Amino acid sequence: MFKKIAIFGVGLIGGSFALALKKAGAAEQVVGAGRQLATLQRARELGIIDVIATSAADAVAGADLILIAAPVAQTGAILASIEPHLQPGTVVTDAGSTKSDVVLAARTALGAKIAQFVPGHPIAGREQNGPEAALAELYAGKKVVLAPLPENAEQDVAKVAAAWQQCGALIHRLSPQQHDAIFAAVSHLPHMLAYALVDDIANKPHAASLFQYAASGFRDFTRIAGSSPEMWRDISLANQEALLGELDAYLLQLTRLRGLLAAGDGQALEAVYSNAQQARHNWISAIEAAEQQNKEGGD
Ligand SMILES: O=C(O)C(=O)C[C@]1(C(=O)O)C=C[C@@H](O)C=C1
Repeated sequence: MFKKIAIFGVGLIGGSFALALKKAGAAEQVVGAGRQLATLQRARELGIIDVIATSAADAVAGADLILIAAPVAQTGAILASIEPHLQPGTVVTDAGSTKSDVVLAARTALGAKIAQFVPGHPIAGREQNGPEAALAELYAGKKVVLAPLPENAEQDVAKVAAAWQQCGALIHRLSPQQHDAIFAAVSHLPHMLAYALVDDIANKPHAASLFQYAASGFRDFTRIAGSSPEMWRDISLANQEALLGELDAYLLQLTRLRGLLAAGDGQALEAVYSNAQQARHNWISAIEAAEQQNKEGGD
């Protein structure tokens, strides 16, 4: 049971964390902090937070857990505002989609208090954002990756893990480098591709008629292009190196496919499609098996 949880950024991610902990009866008081008063007021109206912090000092005072759930480029500034008020016993974590840059920013901002920061990343989201999009169930059955630092005390890592477990999440551990390489491939590149495709279509002179006939295939492929541009700008730049690597590999693949198409090589095209279909099928089966196992474990 957490007495006071402070959340910096009460949008989809921070708001869902608050709602889940409240629903589980795991948080006595949730205090919200952030850039926009209107967002904080909305979050309070929606019952996401109990109190709006008037300053960083106010948010941090007596908190046993602090979550930073703002676009990753803001992490350093938020941690720097927290640092002077941070007392021993308070654990700080984050929900950023990149980890190497966050760890670097945290080391600069927190200095000797770095041991109190346990980096984290819930692998869940929706294309909507803001407090209205927050859901108590967002993290149920989803993974949360923790990327603990050598300085972290195991009990502090356990505290962060326990909070996410109260939200129904499953805890995994990766190093920041492993994390960023993996999510460049399976999250950051797909977002860039979805934005690129929709932007490309939108810029065509006959965009209106294209959108008129776009159906479920287009909708599925581009769902994530509805996500927050500010958040994805920050993620793209924060994971620039790994994302460039994945983008280059993908461009090679597209060039290869282009060659096959231009040559009319149906057999080779089909081989690529079949390989992808099989891999996707195996992936979905593995997810479903894991979900079933979690369900049985929870029954
Ligand atoms: O489902 C979505 O809309 C998401 O954006 C979720 C998603 C993802 O790429 O899977 C996006 C960013 C988060 O860091 C984790 C998960």
